[in-house]
Amino acid sequence: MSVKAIKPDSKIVLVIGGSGFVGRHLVEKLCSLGYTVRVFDLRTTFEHEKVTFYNGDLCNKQDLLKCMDNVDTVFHCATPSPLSNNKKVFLRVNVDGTKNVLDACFEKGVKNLILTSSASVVYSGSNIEHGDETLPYAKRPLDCYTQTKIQQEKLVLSANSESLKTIALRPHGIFGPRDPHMLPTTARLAAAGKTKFIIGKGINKVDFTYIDNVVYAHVLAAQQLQQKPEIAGNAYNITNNEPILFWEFMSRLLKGLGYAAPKYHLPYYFIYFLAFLVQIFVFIVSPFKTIRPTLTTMTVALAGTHHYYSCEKAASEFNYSPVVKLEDAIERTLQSVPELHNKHAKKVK
Ligand SMILES: NC(=O)C1=CN([C@@H]2O[C@H](COP(=O)(O)OP(=O)(O)OC[C@H]3O[C@@H](n4cnc5c(N)ncnc54)[C@H](OP(=O)(O)O)[C@@H]3O)[C@@H](O)[C@H]2O)C=CC1
Ligand SMILES: CC(C)CCC[C@@H](C)[C@H]1CC[C@H]2C3=C(CC[C@]12C)[C@@]1(C)CCC(=O)C[C@@H]1CC3
Repeated sequence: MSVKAIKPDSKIVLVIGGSGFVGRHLVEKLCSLGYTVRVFDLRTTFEHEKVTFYNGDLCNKQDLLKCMDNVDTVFHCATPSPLSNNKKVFLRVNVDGTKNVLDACFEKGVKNLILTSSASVVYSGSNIEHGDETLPYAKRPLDCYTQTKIQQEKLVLSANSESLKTIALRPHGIFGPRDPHMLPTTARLAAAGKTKFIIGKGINKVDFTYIDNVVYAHVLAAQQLQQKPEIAGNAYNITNNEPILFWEFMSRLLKGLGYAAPKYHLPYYFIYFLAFLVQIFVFIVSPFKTIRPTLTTMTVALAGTHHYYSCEKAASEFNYSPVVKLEDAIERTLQSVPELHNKHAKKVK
């Protein structure tokens, strides 16, 4: 990872959700900086000689308490899959589970808590251009993931106090090696021949953020929280600071994976309405069958509206600026997923 100089530290830190995409990258970075790292997660997905793993459910406070002795800083980046569409689980983990995390932090005298929130907490499907942190939370979030991320962020920021300093980082559209959402979903849709269409005019700009930049922001925020305690209680957008046309980004990924770029336009509101009907159908059959459609009003809105954000606040208050440019980030990501490349690819222009 190419990073700016960050001072090593030997404090004990805990990464909740440390076996997941963001969490594991963060764990690896923290280890390389000399931190003593603990991971709390449902499962252990990798081994690392410098990490102590604790398996448990954050909905169970007793599980959490077992790994928090002498912990200075907690990074909370656990979540059910954002694309999983299971309201009960989102409420249980993101809301009730986060209350447990806060209680456990207070009980064990943890000093700092960094929440991985999401820029989507202010997004309700309308265009956001250069949105900053003064935007209000979405009044009508489009899905239960976003709804519970809002509740979670409110809980964490309002718990900020003398004894526990809290901060929320709001990355957007994270991608990179081992990403379980964006690349695999795109490759799956492409392999099924479902990526021929552009939703809307294809002129909407979006932020996509490379994982190393997200990790860098977490480490910086944790360190600055100690030197500049006045940043506590705040939320910060974290992006690559290079908004790009959504369909340009997707086309680059698709072409890099050996698929054709989408080229036929479909009217935005027609697809949005279709997604709405799909959601009603999914709701009606939900007592009998669980369906997780990729076509939801949220994914259609994400693909067809502007949603890019300003990182000015993170830049001025804790010196955040991306360490990997988008061009490099896309290249590195594509190289990291040979298994997702189209095996039947002809040379695609
Ligand atoms: N990916 C993205 O584009 C974005 C993500 N975010 C935020 O970043 C954070 C990390 O997301 P990401 O790394 O992508 O997600 P992942 O799904 O890759 O990782 C989340 C981890 O949390 C674990 N987990 C889930 N439920 C529990 C639980 N009850 N107790 C303990 N651990 C649990 C998961 O385990 P298991 O896999 O077994 O369920 C998984 O290992 C989240 O807060 C997310 O909201 C924000 C913006 C964009
Ligand atoms: C339309 C297809 C060619 C490609 C589909 C890509 C989508 C799977 C992704 C595009 C934007 C992504 C995104 C998220 C998940 C994956 C996408 C929908 C999040 C919802 C993940 C969690 C967040 O906090 C916000 C993200 C916004 C962008």
